[in-house]
Amino acid sequence: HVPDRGIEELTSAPTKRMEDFCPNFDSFVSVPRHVADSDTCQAVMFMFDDLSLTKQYRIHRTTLARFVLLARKGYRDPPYHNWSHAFSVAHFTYLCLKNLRLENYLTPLEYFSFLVASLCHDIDHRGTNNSFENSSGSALSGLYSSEGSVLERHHFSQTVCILNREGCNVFENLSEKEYSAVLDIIRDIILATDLAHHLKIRKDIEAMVSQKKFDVHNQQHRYLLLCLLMTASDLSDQTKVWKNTRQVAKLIYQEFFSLGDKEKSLGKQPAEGMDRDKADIPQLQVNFLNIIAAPVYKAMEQIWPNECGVLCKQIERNISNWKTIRQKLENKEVEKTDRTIFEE
Ligand SMILES: Cc1nc2ccc(C(=O)NCC(C)C)cc2n2c(-c3cc(OC(C)(C)C)ccc3Cl)nnc12
Ligand SMILES: [Mg+2]
Ligand SMILES: [Zn+2]
Repeated sequence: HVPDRGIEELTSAPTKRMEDFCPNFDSFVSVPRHVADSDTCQAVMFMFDDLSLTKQYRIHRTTLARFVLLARKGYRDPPYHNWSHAFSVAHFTYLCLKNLRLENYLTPLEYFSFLVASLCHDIDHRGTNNSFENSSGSALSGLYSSEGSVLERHHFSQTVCILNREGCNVFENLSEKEYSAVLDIIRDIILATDLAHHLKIRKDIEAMVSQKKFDVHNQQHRYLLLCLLMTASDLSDQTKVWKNTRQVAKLIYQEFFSLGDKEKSLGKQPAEGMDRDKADIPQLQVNFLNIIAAPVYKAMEQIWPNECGVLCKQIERNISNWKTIRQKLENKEVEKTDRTIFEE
């Protein structure tokens, strides 16, 4: 049951201007985590309107409001994989759609599906990961372990459930054929958020962007581009000002270490990055940003050098900030405490 008060507020509230949500709302320098939590659902509706999706697909206001409220309701409250993450990911997707002229690279249905998939890509996340779901023999692994990407298949299945709810289907005015195409695109995009999948295809992505031969008529190229952009959205906190990046890392390690504690209580040895007694956070972050995150935005920069340079520069600044903290810890200049790493 969607809270009626929510729909009333969302559909009757005077639409706020862009700047009311946060400064430079439609620019890559903006920080979506600065948007007030009570404004996020309205901000999502603003994004659909601003991209002309509401008009183009004749989405009723109440349908869009119900869909956004149900998506929000679908998220639990672990430290990181919660609604704030979903909103910031959807916001970066909006920035790409708007600033990278993606209507010239994607089909209209891919363009529309990308924003919907971004909003729903982690629905009902439990603050675990696929290896924990599989090793603990969870209900989700029972359902999906034979295909892999257990959590991501669940996020997709939850998304379909929302779309099937009465009065919540933002795709209701599409033909049968278009609707089935949209579900396939959303499934591919959400499955692309499995780190294991990204590691499998990133060579193909780098090959495509380095030979400057992106061919908009090539379905595989558009698929690889959607995977790259979805990963970029999922990691976009790392392209923002240092305070945001550092605060997000704090949330991620709260979630990782709780999972590690859970694995220990089950008599299992967690991975080093999940073990609060072993993890060297600055080192882990330098590695993750260098090996996984920075290459994603460098690939984007090859296609959009003018627009994405700012993303690569900010990631480099954040990497160097982690190196400075690592150096201080090595020199024993400071104590290895959360204060040192996350506060000062
Ligand atoms: C700041 C930041 N540090 C991270 C440090 C480690 C890891 C991790 O999973 N390490 C275990 C591996 C290496 C065996 C993830 C991190 N991470 C993510 C993230 C990305 C994901 O997948 C895509 C989006 C496809 C890359 C999926 C889940 C998450 Cl939480 N987002 N931000 C971060
Ligand atoms: Mg995920
Ligand atoms: Zn995510």
